[in-house]
Amino acid sequence: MSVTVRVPAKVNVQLAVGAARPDGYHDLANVFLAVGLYDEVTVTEADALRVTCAGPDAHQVPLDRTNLAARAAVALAERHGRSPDVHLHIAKDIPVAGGMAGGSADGAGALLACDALWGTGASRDELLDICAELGSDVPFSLVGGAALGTGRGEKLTPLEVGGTFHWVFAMADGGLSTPAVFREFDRLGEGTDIPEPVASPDLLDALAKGDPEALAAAVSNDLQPAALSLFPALADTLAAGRAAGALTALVSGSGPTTAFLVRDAESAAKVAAELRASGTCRTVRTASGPAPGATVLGG
Ligand SMILES: C[C@](O)(CO)[C@H](O)COP(=O)(O)OP(=O)(O)OC[C@H]1O[C@@H](n2ccc(N)nc2=O)[C@H](O)[C@@H]1O
Ligand SMILES: Nc1ncnc2c1ncn2[C@@H]1O[C@H](COP(=O)(O)OP(=O)(O)OP(=O)(O)O)[C@@H](O)[C@H]1O
Repeated sequence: MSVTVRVPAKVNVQLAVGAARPDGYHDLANVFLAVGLYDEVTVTEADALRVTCAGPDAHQVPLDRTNLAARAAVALAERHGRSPDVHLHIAKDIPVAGGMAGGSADGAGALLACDALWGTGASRDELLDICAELGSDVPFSLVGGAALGTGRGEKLTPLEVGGTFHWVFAMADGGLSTPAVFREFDRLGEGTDIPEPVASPDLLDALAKGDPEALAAAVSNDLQPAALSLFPALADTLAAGRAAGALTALVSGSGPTTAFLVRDAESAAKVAAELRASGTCRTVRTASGPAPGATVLGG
């Protein structure tokens, strides 16, 4: 028997970052939008816990127990006093270390798939608790749609979205480590007063109305200067997307994937083609959101 779960990537339409907390994390006002780029996690009973991965970035994915999918299976098994022995296969389409929560998607996907395979019957709240233990982005991967994440990003409030937003994503050559980007944020902010992170009312309004121009005017990412400082070539990609007609261009989360909001699907195709031709990135993808969260496809 096997169960497959499909899980979306995310883009942060607002990422407001507060000062470093004593535990090393940062309080956030993190407005997540799930987009239609997906990983699929298939879980099958096996004699030992095993992870395999396929896809263009598969060689960058750890196959040991540090993989977030394996950690999710172990966490659920421990809580329910059972063996975590399963084969987890990840069909990976979300870029690795790209700031699109690919590892988090696999953690949420494995959790939901194991719950279904084992008949654990865990409540939504229990699944969300385990997700929060696995990582700050993991609860949102389970829930999908659009949500405001507070605390370190794990406390979610669902948000209303009044339409479909079209995006182009440019994947960079190389990755950025999330902790390294937060450290650079701290370094750049040394000696300055960092305000409490708050969600922008204009941004929430633009999401609720489904208005891409208003959303473009309101997006922001406090990690962008840090990502650009560690990966200066991203400025060329952002400029190429703007020149191609994107409504706005920003670094996705901790980067180095860059995200371009466009008016419609036709504009997405044009901006994608120009970004590909610009030679400023490794690959280009189009996707729209909101997309549904982790979903069981079948057994
Ligand atoms: C940049 C974002 O992707 C935006 O959605 C997230 O904030 C990162 O979420 P994530 O990858 O799930 O991160 P976690 O696995 O929880 O944390 C990895 C590391 O990122 C830093 N981190 C993460 C979240 C947060 N609110 N403050 C932080 O400082 C910490 O150094 C932490 O050790
Ligand atoms: N299932 C997984 N898929 C990809 N990377 C994983 C996975 N499990 C653990 N990792 C590790 O996590 C690191 C970050 O990968 P990931 O693709 O999640 O980054 P990200 O998309 O930038 O994350 P985020 O947007 O949540 O900060 C990888 O370099 C890898 O070592």
